[in-house]
Amino acid sequence: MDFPWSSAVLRSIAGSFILVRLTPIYTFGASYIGTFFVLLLLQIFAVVLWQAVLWPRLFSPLRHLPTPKGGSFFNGHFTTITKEPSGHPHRRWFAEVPNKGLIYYKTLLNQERLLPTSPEALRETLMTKCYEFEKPAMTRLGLQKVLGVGVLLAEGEEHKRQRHALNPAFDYRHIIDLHPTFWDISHRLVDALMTITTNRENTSEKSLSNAPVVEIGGWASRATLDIIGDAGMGQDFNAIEDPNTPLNATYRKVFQIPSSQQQLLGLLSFFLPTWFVRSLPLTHNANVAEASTSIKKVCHELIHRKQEKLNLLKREEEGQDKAGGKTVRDKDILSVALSSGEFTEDDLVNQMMTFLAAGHETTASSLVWAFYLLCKHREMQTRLREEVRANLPSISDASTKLTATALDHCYFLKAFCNEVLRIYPVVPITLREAAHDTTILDQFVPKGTKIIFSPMAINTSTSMWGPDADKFDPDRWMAPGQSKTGGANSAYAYMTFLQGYRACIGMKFAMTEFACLVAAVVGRFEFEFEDPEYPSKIKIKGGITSKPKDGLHMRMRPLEGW
Ligand code: HEM
Repeated sequence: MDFPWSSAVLRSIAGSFILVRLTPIYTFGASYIGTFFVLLLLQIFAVVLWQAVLWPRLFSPLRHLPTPKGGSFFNGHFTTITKEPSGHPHRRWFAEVPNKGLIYYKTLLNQERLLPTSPEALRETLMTKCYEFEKPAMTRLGLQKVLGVGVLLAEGEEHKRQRHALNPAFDYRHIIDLHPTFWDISHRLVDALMTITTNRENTSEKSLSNAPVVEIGGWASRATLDIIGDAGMGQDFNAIEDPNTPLNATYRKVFQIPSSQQQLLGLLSFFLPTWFVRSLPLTHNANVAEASTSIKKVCHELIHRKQEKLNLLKREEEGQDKAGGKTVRDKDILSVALSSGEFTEDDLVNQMMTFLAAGHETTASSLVWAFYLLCKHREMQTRLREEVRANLPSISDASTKLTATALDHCYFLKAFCNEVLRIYPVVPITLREAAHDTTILDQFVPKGTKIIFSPMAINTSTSMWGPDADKFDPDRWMAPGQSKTGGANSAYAYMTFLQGYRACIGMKFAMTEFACLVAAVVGRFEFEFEDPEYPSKIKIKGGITSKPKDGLHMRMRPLEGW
């Protein structure tokens, strides 16, 4: 709710001063403070009445748009949204609410939301008018302490500048160079899993039902942190080998399941200025502040070390130019960004914070869903394993490097990864706000209207994917001519990484590391749910990324022969 706090406070101060001086009998006991609070409360009441009742029911130009059934008088569909996992109600509404590209719904105190559903509405909001729909100030302020004010939170011309300077680091030609790094870390993950799944006699269990149980989510998170450390910043964070490295512990703390305090702060942000909510002396705010300081410190150190190394290389190159030799430059993202000369040190710290946070939990949560689906569809483990073993260097042979060509030959692996990311997009919804009065599909949209993009709903929309949209079926990517589209009828049907000018810059990076980690684990192990009934009991965690609430516990057994 956009309450004009500063003007309301000023009005109350001025009002109480004038009333107490001129007409004390009409004031609250002739007290400045009492009158101030009465005036403030009256204004709050007037704004709530206008925003929660009069505007949405009688005046909003959006009120005639198709809307889901149900909803309460004051809080619209708020209860449905908070009761179900993120993105799930939107998925249902896509199917149930007949619409021409826009669905309208209301949330706490009838705040309005617009949900684009058709490729045309998505193209307009994500491409043609991309910069007219910004990340809300509330989101930006809430995230910037942990994510930094990098490309993810920048807007308008500043976003264009940053994106342009960073693009080369994420170009596929550059990602090709990173394949060996992704594979090295996949090796390390497999080695670590081998030590906990092999017994003291150094032999593995003969049967899977007696094999050790592993919570794979923690391992996935450590592996992706090491990948972003190495491929992103040229730094080994050593998280696979040591779960208690400061950075790993910091991210565990801030990305843990939202605590009740965190949920309360989220709720308060609807009514109170975000800066105020974030300054309240609460444990969660203290944790975030502490995390922010320690992540910044790590990033500054990394940049200094990298800068020194680059200066040294430069001097070597100058010497070798004369001698006719060649130096080898680091291939990580930080080196590319530093060499571009486009960023100050503080800018770079912000970008590094963004990559660490945006590129770490997202891929880790996606991996959890991959293993979840492989436990559910055990036959796919065999099919993947055969392909991986036939095409990729053996995981027991640490000296052979993985090439992009070898990975490209794993057609089923690619299809499987695309399909996991389609069915379980780990960012199930994301939010924008109209920066000024505008239109979507000729519908007038007032300034401040919140737009919800729901990858979860779009990725399984029957109008874009056909009647079996909900089915997990990697083969849809194997049919002739469908390897890039999965058979969907629009480029906007696959929203896991969003689309348009604000689509995920790390998409190719993520898909390659994801494929490497899945290939290495499925190539070496067979696995199943610890609890065979798990799919019917699963609870999904809320927060920015979605994954199983209590982690994914699976029995794992190493398989010989690769
Ligand atoms: C499976 C893994 C990943 C998924 C599902 C994912 C998803 C997304 C989504 C949905 C967005 C758009 C968010 C929004 O604007 O509301 C995004 C943006 C972004 N992602 Fe990813 N991401 C993944 C991995 C990565 C990796 C590995 C990196 C970096 C190495 C990364 C860096 C970024 C950045 C910098 C942005 C902001 C782009 C911009 O606004 O221009 N992501 N990601």
